[in-house]
Amino acid sequence: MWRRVASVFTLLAPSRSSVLNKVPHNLKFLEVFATEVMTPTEDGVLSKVKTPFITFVLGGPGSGKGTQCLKIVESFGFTHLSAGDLLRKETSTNAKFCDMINDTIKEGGIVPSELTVKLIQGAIDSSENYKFLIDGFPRSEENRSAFEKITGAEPNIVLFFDCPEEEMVRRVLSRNEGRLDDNIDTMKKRLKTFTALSLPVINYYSEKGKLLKINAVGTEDEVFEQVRPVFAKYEKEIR
Ligand SMILES: Nc1ncnc2c1ncn2[C@@H]1O[C@H](COP(=O)(O)OP(=O)(O)OP(=O)(O)O)[C@@H](O)[C@H]1O
Ligand SMILES: O=c1ccn([C@@H]2O[C@H](COP(=O)(O)O)[C@@H](O)[C@H]2O)c(=O)[nH]1
Ligand SMILES: [Mg+2]
Repeated sequence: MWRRVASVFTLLAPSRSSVLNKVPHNLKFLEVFATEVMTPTEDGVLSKVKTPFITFVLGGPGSGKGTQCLKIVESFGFTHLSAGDLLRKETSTNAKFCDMINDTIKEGGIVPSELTVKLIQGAIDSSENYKFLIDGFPRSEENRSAFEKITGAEPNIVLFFDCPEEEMVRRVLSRNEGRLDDNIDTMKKRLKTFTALSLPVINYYSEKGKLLKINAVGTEDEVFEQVRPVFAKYEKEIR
């Protein structure tokens, strides 16, 4: 029997009420590509629970993460959660954090993990889908450990869009979406943040064997031809 998981994040957070709370705590839940676990129901019977499939989508500013995520959504039915978009949306709905988020974005910094994880967690919990692309997060080791600690979850796979700096600068400066951070001063800061804080996260997942490195140079379609087989290979298993 398939049952949709009510919340990925309740698995290792026993205070919240969910079917996931019933999963034994020592169970390695988000094994790479695993999307089902056996879990006891209230009457003690084991049944299959469909678990979320989480892909972290990483890469420098302007490497093409958002563009490729849209293509993955179209072809493979994932839900795209851009951490940056969630934060930008928060600036218009939450006056308390508006200035802090905008200032951090302008300075190419990183918003405190608790807020970003809360926004991602909320978006996953309110979705009916079970396949997620988390774009532009985690951006630091601190982000990564906060996500694991707060949610108890880990990504199944991590995509890394590898792009030379000159190309990222070119793309960001010709993007025409009115973003606060699409200017050369902020871009220089973002690149520094990426090298100092985000690359260690990419190395971490590489060492864990979860990283899939994509050459981000080429047309959007050429890049997607490298991405497609990743999801095509596991499509049946994550359905
Ligand atoms: N393969 C590509 N070749 C040329 N331009 C591209 C390519 N992919 C994306 N772009 C363009 O580059 C710009 C940045 O792309 P995108 O917004 O997808 O990057 P991103 O990694 O999400 O950036 P950010 O981290 O700033 O959100 C956009 O204007 C997009 O249209
Ligand atoms: O997890 C996150 C994601 C983003 N930010 C801040 O937002 C900007 C823009 O993010 P994009 O992913 O490029 O849309 C980023 O430079 C950070 O300042 C963040 O703090 N944490
Ligand atoms: Mg983006």
